Amino acid sequence: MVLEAIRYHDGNLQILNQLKLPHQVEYDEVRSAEDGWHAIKDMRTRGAPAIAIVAALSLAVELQGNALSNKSDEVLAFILEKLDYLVTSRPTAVNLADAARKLKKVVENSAKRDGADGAAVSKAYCDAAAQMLIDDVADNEGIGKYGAEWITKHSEGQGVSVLTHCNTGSLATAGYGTALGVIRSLHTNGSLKRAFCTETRPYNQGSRLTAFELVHDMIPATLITDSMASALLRLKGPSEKIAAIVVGADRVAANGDTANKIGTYQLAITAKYHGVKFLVAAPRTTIDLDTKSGDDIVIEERPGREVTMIKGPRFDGVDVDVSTTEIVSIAANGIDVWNPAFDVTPASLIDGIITEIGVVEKGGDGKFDLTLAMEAHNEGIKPTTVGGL
Ligand SMILES: CSC[C@@H](O)[C@@H](O)C(=O)COP(=O)(O)O
Repeated sequence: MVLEAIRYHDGNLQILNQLKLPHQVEYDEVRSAEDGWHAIKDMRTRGAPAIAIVAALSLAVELQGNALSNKSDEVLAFILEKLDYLVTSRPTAVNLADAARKLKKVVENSAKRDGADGAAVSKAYCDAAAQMLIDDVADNEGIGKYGAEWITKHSEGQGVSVLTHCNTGSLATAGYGTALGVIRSLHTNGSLKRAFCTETRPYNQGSRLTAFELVHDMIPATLITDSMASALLRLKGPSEKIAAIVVGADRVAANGDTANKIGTYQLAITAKYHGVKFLVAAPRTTIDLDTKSGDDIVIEERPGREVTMIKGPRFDGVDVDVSTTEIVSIAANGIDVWNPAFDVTPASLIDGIITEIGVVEKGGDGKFDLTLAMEAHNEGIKPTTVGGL
């Protein structure tokens, strides 16, 4: 069985409810933009690319399931308003804003065509939204290929072990994954000794989701708590010696500063200290040239209860009872909590940004130049026609 976070067929959208993983595999139907907004806000679906695609498709199913005006300008106004609403669901990942901007352009162009009616504008929207699901998988396969090649080239000996953070796999994307796509590609090539994943407090995307994907795909893998990363980087055993830390991204600013899951920054610092390569894997939909540096990125803050409480099925010391769900307090009542969902890793700590057209490295001035990658992106050039940067 292939893990699918998003199922979209014939105007029907189902999302894998990631709040129930790893213990229950349950799909929720999304029937409208409002359903999509709540699924994203509640984190039943999450991960920068998946958020964008679910938002786009949630409006597509609403358009297909309801009677629409036959006037193109009315359907256009409806779509533009819903896209603005969807973008408010989560602020840090840029993929959603990028998708909304592109979809707006599609429907604006469609409405301008001679004889365009409401149905034509709606169809243009739905076709473009469905294409995003397809393109994301192709992009991720490109990221996997280039990332695996880069890591292999920069490592000694046969086979590598890598550490990753949060969840960037099939569950966070349309399929295959970004950083986890690189791990998948290394594994497929026979070049992976072992993947290590952090549990990724406070929301445990690592222990609940990445570990689930790694076990599901039978990739040799070990779970660590976030606080074990530096100790791991000191190990030099044949499987434990870490060749690279590979993470995903929610927004890469023009200078390469990268917002990603909270805890990424401290991993980059420890990588630099230990002389371990630190790589960001992201499709170009995550690169935002309009954001000049990490200082301009809005960091989402989430409820304190995500830090003070933990949810899961009852464990009696031997078995997990998946029919139960308990919420357990793990902090002193009354304590104040700070819960930023993301942090910003400065470009100076990043060795390469793995995109679907190749790995962007720093130039002689020690800075990333992401404009070349983005020029090709804006011209709509497909990964297969560009090759490595
Ligand atoms: C390919 S997913 C990249 C990032 O979105 C991922 O690393 C991450 O930070 C996800 O955060 P989440 O809060 O689970 O949506």
